[in-house]
Amino acid sequence: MKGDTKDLVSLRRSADLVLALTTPKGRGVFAAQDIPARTVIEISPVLPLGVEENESHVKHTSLYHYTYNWPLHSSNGEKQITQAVVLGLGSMFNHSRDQNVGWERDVDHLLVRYQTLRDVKAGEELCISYGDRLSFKDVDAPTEEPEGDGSEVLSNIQID
Ligand SMILES: C[S@@+](CC[C@H](N)C(=O)[O-])C[C@H]1O[C@@H](n2cnc3c(N)ncnc32)[C@H](O)[C@@H]1O
Repeated sequence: MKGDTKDLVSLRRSADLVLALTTPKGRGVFAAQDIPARTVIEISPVLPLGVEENESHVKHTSLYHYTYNWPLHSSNGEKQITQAVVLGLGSMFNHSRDQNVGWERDVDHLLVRYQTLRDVKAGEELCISYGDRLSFKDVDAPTEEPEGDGSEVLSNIQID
């Protein structure tokens, strides 16, 4: 390829990934083969949004569920936090508190790199952590146990 190589970024996508279309979390990325720890499985380009564009528009759409916090330098050099839409497979990783994939922003190249944190077995879902403040009910979260001996719950069951 012609051109100055400093303008080229090597991309990576593991061939050992499949997209499952119907899981309790919606679509999700799964391992088709065993994948060793510390494998870069995906590099996704991102589209950073303007702060105003995000606040007034994207925040009110379903696209907002596919964005990551992203640092932005405004024209006066001030650092702001906005959102970036992650293009490619990066947008398909679901959340788990027991994540097996880590990710890092490459702000200079407008990319996110995803890497396995441990050995992953074929058939396992590949998940990242979205942090503690989720905007949806985590299907992995343990259901809350009723307090007491449960008799107050049983007394609410209606029998015809
Ligand atoms: C970045 S998208 C991931 C791909 C998404 N599953 C899809 O089908 O397009 C984030 C959305 O996936 C779903 N999701 C991700 N992790 C989840 C989890 N642990 N429990 C329930 N839903 C989850 C939520 O609807 C969330 O807003």
